[in-house]
Amino acid sequence: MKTEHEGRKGGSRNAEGRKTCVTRYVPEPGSGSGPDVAARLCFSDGGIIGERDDAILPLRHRCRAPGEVEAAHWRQWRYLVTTRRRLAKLFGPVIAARRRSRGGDGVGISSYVDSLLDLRVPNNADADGESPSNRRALRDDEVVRLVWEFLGSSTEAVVACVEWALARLVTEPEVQKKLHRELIAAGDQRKGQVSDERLQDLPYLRAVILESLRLHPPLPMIVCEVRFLFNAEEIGRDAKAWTDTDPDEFRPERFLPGGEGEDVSPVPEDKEIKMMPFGAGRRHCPGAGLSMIHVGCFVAALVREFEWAPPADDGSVDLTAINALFVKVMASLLRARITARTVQSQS
Ligand code: HEM
Repeated sequence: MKTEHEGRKGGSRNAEGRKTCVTRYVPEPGSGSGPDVAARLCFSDGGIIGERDDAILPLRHRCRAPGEVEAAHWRQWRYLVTTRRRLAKLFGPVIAARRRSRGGDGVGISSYVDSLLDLRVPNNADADGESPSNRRALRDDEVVRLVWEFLGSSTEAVVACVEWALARLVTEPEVQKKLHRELIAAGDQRKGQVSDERLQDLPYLRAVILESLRLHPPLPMIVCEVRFLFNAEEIGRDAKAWTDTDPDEFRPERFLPGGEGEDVSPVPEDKEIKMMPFGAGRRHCPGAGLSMIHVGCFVAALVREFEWAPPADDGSVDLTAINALFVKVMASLLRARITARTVQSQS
């Protein structure tokens, strides 16, 4: 078995000054045994802190104060393993019920779970995957993991995007006012709400979301081929591509007519790639359209109903980012002073 080091850049040290990292086991080709992905938490000088054979993911961890690092890793670890067990209990029966109830009539909506149940994968990496006899259905635990990944990464990304957008609106009151004015103008006169259909026609709301995705793509690293990593965050902030104003500035106007991002869409089209928060090409995120609507609904409702201001104590909003389980999130939860808007300001 050989090992791969993860998180070397973290440079975390424990109380004795020993560097720690998470190591991922990669089974030797043809060894035929051992876990698919297991992990060991160790010091970089080789001393082992502990190991698990049922790991799910190599941990991208948050480095804390020296000495707390191992405890933090193991808390995250326990959380991951416990979560996986709980999700297996939750999703397992639903997936099993779907497996049983699937008739051969082909009637009804085919769900994501159906496509996973229909999927056939090679029996093992060395087998000739083209031959049907070398292919197998996914096991229940594999289906559970994929459903979790699907639900987890997609909801986490949407939540992260909403939080970043709100954080930027807290720090940019003029942008918030402009957005509020647009929402009020578009609202239903009686109920004061903006319908889902109208939400898609609000250029400033779209610009605010795109600007937030440009500066804070929830999935900043996109793996296209095993050897290629695209840094969506750096692409979005590239001073050669964004020349109108400082690319680090939050300025939704760049996506309005006449702005340098006028033609930029959430998923790059044929033209120059100036940002790619949802990836690009064949494997781009299939949830991009849905996410733009989702994030738009949340941000619109929250800005329409509340005024967002910096916290009363020190008035600062910490825009530092960290890697969470699937996505990059705000390191500290957003702190803001929220005031319900009065009836006058709604009309
Ligand atoms: C703001 C929200 C979201 C962001 C920023 C985001 C971003 C991404 C990115 C960067 C990728 C990798 C694309 C690539 O490799 O080129 C991806 C893949 C994927 N996303 Fe999203 N996503 C979001 C929401 C969603 C939602 C809501 C769903 C499902 C309802 C979803 C389902 C998927 C799936 C299934 C893939 C894998 C596609 C493949 O491998 O072919 N995502 N997403």
